[in-house]
Amino acid sequence: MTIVPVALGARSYDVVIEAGLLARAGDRLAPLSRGRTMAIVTDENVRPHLATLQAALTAAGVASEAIVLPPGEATKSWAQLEALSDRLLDLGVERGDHVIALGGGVIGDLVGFACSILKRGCGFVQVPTTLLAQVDSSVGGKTAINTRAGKNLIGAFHQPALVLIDPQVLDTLPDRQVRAGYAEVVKYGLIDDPAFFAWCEANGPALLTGVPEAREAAIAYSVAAKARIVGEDERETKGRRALLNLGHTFGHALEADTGFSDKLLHGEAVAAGMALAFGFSASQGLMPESDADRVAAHLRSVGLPDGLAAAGVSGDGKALVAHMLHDKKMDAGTLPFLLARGIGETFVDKQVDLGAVAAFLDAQPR
Ligand SMILES: NC(=O)c1ccc[n+]([C@@H]2O[C@H](COP(=O)([O-])OP(=O)(O)OC[C@H]3O[C@@H](n4cnc5c(N)ncnc54)[C@H](O)[C@@H]3O)[C@@H](O)[C@H]2O)c1
Ligand SMILES: O=C(O)C(=O)C[C@@H](O)[C@H](O)[C@H](O)COP(=O)(O)O
Ligand SMILES: [Zn+2]
Repeated sequence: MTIVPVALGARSYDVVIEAGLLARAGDRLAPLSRGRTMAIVTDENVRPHLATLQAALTAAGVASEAIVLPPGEATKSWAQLEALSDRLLDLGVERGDHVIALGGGVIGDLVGFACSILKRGCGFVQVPTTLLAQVDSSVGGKTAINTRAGKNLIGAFHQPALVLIDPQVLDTLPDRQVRAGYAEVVKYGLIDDPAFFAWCEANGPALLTGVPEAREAAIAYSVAAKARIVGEDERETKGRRALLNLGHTFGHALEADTGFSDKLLHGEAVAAGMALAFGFSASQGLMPESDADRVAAHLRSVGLPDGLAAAGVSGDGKALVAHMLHDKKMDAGTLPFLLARGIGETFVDKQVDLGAVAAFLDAQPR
């Protein structure tokens, strides 16, 4: 078992990582139940794991009620937020209760946001069931829904009280979803740890085929990296947490272009976005082309998109930059960009010329 503390003063919590944890989760959740029924929110595809969690709660003497939502990015919507809030109110959830988010990043982001506003804020627990959610979205307290203007535009910082990660639940996750989550693993190496990127090059294929040692090492490393950065800059005001957005300014624009649909998953968009961020950095003379090529080659080698063509994007540079203007990093009309001086040397550049970004995108193969 690995326990990673997320140090945020009064909002501190633990991330517990252990194979088989779901079936033993009752003992860790019982103290948060206060002897009351716990609401579990999940999606249709996670039903087998819902059964395991409910059995674990029952064994620990905790009653539970499940709310099962449709799967997919479209669930991060106003409509689903309203419906979920009403269901939680009908169940009588109080401020002191803890709602359990059992699922991927979609469930975690939606439930976390609902809990941030329910009765002006109730507790919640993250039980992530995708690789992406285990290595990234369940930790750090960013919660949100999408709107017609773009990705995650209505949301809140709301930290969970506990995160329970059982890597074994990934055994049922489709390969494409595992790959998409892996993009966010690679991100930690590209941000500030070239040795971890080299580890990914050597161990990524094993991780993706479900070798437990590789999977668990990647989860523990990623959670520790994210906890460290979030602990330094919880609300993304000091320039540090913005590094976790590597590939996301491009990536969110690609997701918008493809309609937030299954055509391009978030992790796939982030993979293409990181390749573009490195490609753009090289085009600006910030690093040798060989570093950008190495990043693209690794993503390609594991079946992730390495640019616009592989991501199936149709919009031109101007249209993609228009999507970027909704980025939450916008500051007094300028868009801070995550660029790199090499692998593991990501930094925030506040002077990027968006015309140059559009021209770079137009020059990419389609
Ligand atoms: N809050 C954050 O810090 C943060 C970080 C990264 C991504 N995100 C958000 O997370 C979302 C993407 O999350 P995701 O990639 O987990 O997608 P997801 O939640 O849509 O899950 C992917 C698919 O896997 C299914 N699924 C989940 N667990 C399963 C399991 N164990 N077995 C079989 N199927 C399973 C789901 O039903 C869904 O169809 C995006 O909306 C993204 O913006 C948030
Ligand atoms: O936790 C963070 O901070 C991140 O940026 C993690 C990202 O992987 C995640 O996709 C996040 O939701 C993007 O944040 P946003 O502020 O650009 O919506
Ligand atoms: Zn992301």
